[in-house]
Amino acid sequence: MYEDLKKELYKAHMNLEKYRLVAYTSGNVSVKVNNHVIIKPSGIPYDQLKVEDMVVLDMEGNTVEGKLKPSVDSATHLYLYKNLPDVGSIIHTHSPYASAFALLSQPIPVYSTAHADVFGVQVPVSNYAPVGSEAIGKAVIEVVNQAKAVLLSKHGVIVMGKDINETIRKAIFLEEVAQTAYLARTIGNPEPLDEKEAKRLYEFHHSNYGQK
Ligand SMILES: O=C(CO)[C@@H](O)[C@H](O)COP(=O)(O)O
Repeated sequence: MYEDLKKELYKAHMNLEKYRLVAYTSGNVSVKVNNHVIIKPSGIPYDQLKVEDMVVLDMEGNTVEGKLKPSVDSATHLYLYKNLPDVGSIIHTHSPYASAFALLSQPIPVYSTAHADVFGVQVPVSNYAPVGSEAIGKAVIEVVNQAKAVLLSKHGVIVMGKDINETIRKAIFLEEVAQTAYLARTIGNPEPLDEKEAKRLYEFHHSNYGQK
């Protein structure tokens, strides 16, 4: 099933490694298609992962295709897809700079134009929730905003987008934005961008940036 999408999902996992957003087995990417979710198998190191290892689930979490156990975060991904119908792909990582903010339960304010371009508003933090059930998904829904990126208290990050490309891009830029916020705070006390300017930048970026 879904051979092309499985290849795309596999490449997304390779990109997480390439951009140093994950280590060894941490993190996962999923994509929603029809009434199915395709997700990484649990605990397989990235250098051993294969296209055919991707697991197809139904919306209740039953395996429809795949020999391996799906990600421990499957219930989180499924809960988010059920509650956010516009979301078509989800990434979870422990990318270091963004996770540093998550460990402190500190949101990332809109300090930079890059943050405003991609996210428009601050990246919020959800309450602590344990892995392995819908609890993380529920905590994310309580705080999710236009950024569709949430820091998971004491854990890592969840990034959501309409498809795999958008979601990978957001995961990479979230880490860059977190790194610059961290660095700015080590040498001073950055002020957030004016809210109206952040909104203007977000709208410009989403209607004009790139080959649009
Ligand atoms: O954060 C967690 C578990 O605490 C997960 O993201 C693991 O880091 C990866 O789990 P699998 O996707 O391999 O099951």
